[in-house]
Amino acid sequence: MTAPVIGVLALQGDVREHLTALAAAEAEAGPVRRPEELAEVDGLVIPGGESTTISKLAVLFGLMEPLRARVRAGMPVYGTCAGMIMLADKILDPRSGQETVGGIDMIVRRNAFGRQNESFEAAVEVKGVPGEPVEGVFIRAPWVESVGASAEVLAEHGGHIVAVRQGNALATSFHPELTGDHRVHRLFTDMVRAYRRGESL
Ligand SMILES: NC(=O)CC[C@H](N)C(=O)O
Repeated sequence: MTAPVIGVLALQGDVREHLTALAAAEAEAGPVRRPEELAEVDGLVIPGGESTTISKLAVLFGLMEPLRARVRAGMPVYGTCAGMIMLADKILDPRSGQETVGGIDMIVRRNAFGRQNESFEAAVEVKGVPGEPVEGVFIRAPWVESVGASAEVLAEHGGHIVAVRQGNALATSFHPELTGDHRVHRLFTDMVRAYRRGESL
């Protein structure tokens, strides 16, 4: 089977790092800025950056509704940090006008781990990622205050939820794309491969 085609939402944030990590995890990866590009991918990564900016640009570029529709239809999606916030059904402390795509029944708290200069790295055990713990890079990271019954907690750090999966939607507070360890991206590309197999049945 040919490699899955995975887009990276390229409105703002660390797009290039995700493209590199996805290529390393044997996906065909490209940026997504327009609804027509979104329509062509098997899965999508929403990168880290600034969730308020990504939200506003998604509305401006006419992507918010198409994003919601595809996530609702079951397209695999992976959000890191700001991307996690974009996948939350609810933000505890949104900026005015800040919207999310949603898809995961969870409430997130923005900047929960502190400011830029309080960024840190920590070993995080992630369910579904075999072997050593993942080196989690937390940069003005959100944490998950609570999840609903259909969301599965994949990782915690310091008593707070930092990785969640609900169906084909995956979210982490931290940034695996910055470490050179591609196991979380591999977990996601495997989700996309499974989705494609299901589609062709
Ligand atoms: N590294 C990040 O993605 C930071 C997220 C940022 N604090 C936000 O609210 O969007």
